[in-house]
Amino acid sequence: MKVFATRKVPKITRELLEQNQIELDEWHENHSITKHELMELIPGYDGIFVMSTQFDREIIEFSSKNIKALSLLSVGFENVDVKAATEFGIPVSNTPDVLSESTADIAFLLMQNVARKAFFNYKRVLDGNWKREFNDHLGFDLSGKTLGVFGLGRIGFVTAKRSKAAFDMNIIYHNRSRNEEVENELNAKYVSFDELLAQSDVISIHSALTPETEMIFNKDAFQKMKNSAVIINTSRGKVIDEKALYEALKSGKIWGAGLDVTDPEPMSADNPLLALENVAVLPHIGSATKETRTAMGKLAVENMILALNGKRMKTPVNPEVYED
Ligand SMILES: NC(=O)C1=CN([C@@H]2O[C@H](COP(=O)(O)OP(=O)(O)OC[C@H]3O[C@@H](n4cnc5c(N)ncnc54)[C@H](OP(=O)(O)O)[C@@H]3O)[C@@H](O)[C@H]2O)C=CC1
Ligand SMILES: O=CC(=O)O
Repeated sequence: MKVFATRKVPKITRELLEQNQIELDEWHENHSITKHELMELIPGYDGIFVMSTQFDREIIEFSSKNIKALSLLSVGFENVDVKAATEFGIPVSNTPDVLSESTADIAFLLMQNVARKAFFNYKRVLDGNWKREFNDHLGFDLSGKTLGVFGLGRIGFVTAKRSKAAFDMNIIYHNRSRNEEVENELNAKYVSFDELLAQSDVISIHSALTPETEMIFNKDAFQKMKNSAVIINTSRGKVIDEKALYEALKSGKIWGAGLDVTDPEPMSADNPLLALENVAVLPHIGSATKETRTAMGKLAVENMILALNGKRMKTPVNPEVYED
């Protein structure tokens, strides 16, 4: 058996493949693999570790001749046409749960960072611009404020839990459906999207990117938010209309933004958002800890080995592929 990874995999993945006598090739080039390059390589492999690479219907159909599994090293799977994979009988898996704590940490870090303008103030130190000012560049306290979670699932829950424990924040959330267990545990209140916009001091976005959520945070949404509000995004860049976000921040319609994800990625260094005082941007590092990347690599390889042996994956995103 031979598998291919569209980027370098964690050490544990390599080790477990070796123990199972499965050969691995990794994409080593400096540029992300193109569709053409991928299609040239696919015929030589039995399975693929997918790391943010796009797998559209055409690639999936082409892969179906020999590929027995697409094992993603991410929880988000909007880059894969899962419907087509199911249609062509390819099991697809992701890495849920193991990255929830690390990703929530980044949401929490950005929240504090923006509230206290930490990046901006650090830059003042680097620039030799450290002045003793009493009334300038002031942040705000998170304690007792209202956190609005858009997409209270695995990561949203951990973010809300941290915010409640650390800052006694009042939790409101908006999902497509209510989750009463979570409501009881966090004393959280389910609200409509418009109520979430109007009532939140901080909005933390944790939904998946879907046709419904794409650009849902647009000019209209920013108009409905408090002027003092902060928006944090650790889900996917495309959930926010970045031009509208810039306008909303620049005009004072909203107060600040913390982004771990942007559209496109990487964000260009001359993006005007980076020049704003109340914006903190990170290069998509939600799950980037040694422990979490190892756990993701382990789960991904377990899924791959199961699929190559004709068994059900641990965390399939298209379990219907196993139905007769
Ligand atoms: N920055 C990073 O490095 C990382 C980013 N991510 C991103 O985080 C996302 C969330 O991961 P995870 O928490 O595990 O996923 P979950 O599926 O557990 O949570 C997503 C939540 O979003 C809600 N949701 C989905 N669609 C909508 C909608 N249209 N309106 C409102 N709520 C919606 C779902 O609830 P319901 O079905 O009831 O609507 C669900 O509760 C991933 O999809 C990925 O994009 C993940 C890991 C790392
Ligand atoms: O963005 C990361 C993921 O796991 O999804």
